[in-house]
Amino acid sequence: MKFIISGGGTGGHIFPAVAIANEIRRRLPDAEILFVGANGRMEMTRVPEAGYTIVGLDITGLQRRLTPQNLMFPVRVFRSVRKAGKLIEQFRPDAVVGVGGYASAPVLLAATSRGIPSLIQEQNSYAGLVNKLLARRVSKICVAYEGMEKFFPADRIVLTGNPVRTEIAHGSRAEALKFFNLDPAKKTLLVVGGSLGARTLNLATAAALPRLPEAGVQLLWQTGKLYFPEAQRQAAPYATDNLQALEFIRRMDLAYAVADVVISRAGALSVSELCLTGKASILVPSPNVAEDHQTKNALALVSKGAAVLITDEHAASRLYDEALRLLADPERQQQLSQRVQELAHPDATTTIVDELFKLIAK
Ligand SMILES: CC(=O)N[C@H]1[C@@H](OP(=O)(O)OP(=O)(O)OC[C@H]2O[C@@H](n3ccc(=O)[nH]c3=O)[C@H](O)[C@@H]2O)O[C@H](CO)[C@@H](O)[C@@H]1O
Repeated sequence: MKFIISGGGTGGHIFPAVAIANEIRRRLPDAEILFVGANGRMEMTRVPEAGYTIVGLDITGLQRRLTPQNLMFPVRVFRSVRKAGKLIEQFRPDAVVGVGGYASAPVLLAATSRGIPSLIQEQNSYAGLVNKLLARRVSKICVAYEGMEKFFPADRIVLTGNPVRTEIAHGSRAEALKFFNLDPAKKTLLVVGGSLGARTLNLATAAALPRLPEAGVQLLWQTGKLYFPEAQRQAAPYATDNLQALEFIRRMDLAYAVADVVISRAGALSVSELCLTGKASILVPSPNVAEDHQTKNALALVSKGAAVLITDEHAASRLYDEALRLLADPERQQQLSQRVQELAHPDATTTIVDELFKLIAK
């Protein structure tokens, strides 16, 4: 069997795609799986790291301002659709999966116009542009939130939850302590700003560094690429206190395993992973995303007493007071942990792959 999985741009699209690929491979070890992404984007390195081959298309988004890049946009779209068509004719997939992001558009267009079964996985409660445009052409749409009929034809929607890589919930604390060189006697705070890092979290964390050692707290601080050099300088004086700045965390399974409390943006996959790992968390939704969808992602937990919410605006003044309070309160951590686990969809990936295989069987 052969599958093409397309899309990417950020971790929130890439890692669900990897989770789906891993499940296909678990069931069919001989299956051929080809990823198609956008040249220059994160998938071009993260997908090979996960053990899969990826081909890049020269596709970008449309800029909101008038730029010379926009003039090239129709040409790029035309070339990408042509390249995607050629790939499909050479590779001859039995089914195609789109996870959102620019590269999934030409691939799904090319696949559906050739009658190849296709499935979309939408991570958010607010549908992405590519997925909205292609919804009428594909055979199945797997979603993580109720009420998605607003965006997609109701007869094609299946509520599955988001596919999370299985290893994420099985990290070992002992291995994590060694891997990150941490002190088993201290409490550990993990800060993750989504796959690209988050400026607000970085600024608040930098300001709070002097408060952590005296509270007996060690830190794994994922900063993203842009802020990393500055964060490294800021964290350097605290190296012996185990306050570490990290550009990107490859072993999120270990980071979650060792964390007592997580401060996180509320991207769809981060939220799904917090549910699955049962972590006590403080969510700071990004205000810079379509329709404020991260706040909706966060509220799905916060309204059930399963996470704490701090708005981006209040992060500078309140985030670390709240984090230190929570780190000092194991009972409250336990309560949040229990509640958040109830919101997990542990079968999401297997249900999505069941749906994919049903399409092929048809
Ligand atoms: C700014 C932006 O557009 N954010 C969107 C993006 O978020 P973003 O790309 O940040 O994605 P998510 O928060 O959904 O998921 C992040 C993923 O990256 C992984 N990870 C993260 C950091 C790290 O150092 N190592 C690592 O492996 C996490 O384990 C997780 O699997 O896609 C999400 C899913 O469509 C959306 O909900 C977000 O609103």
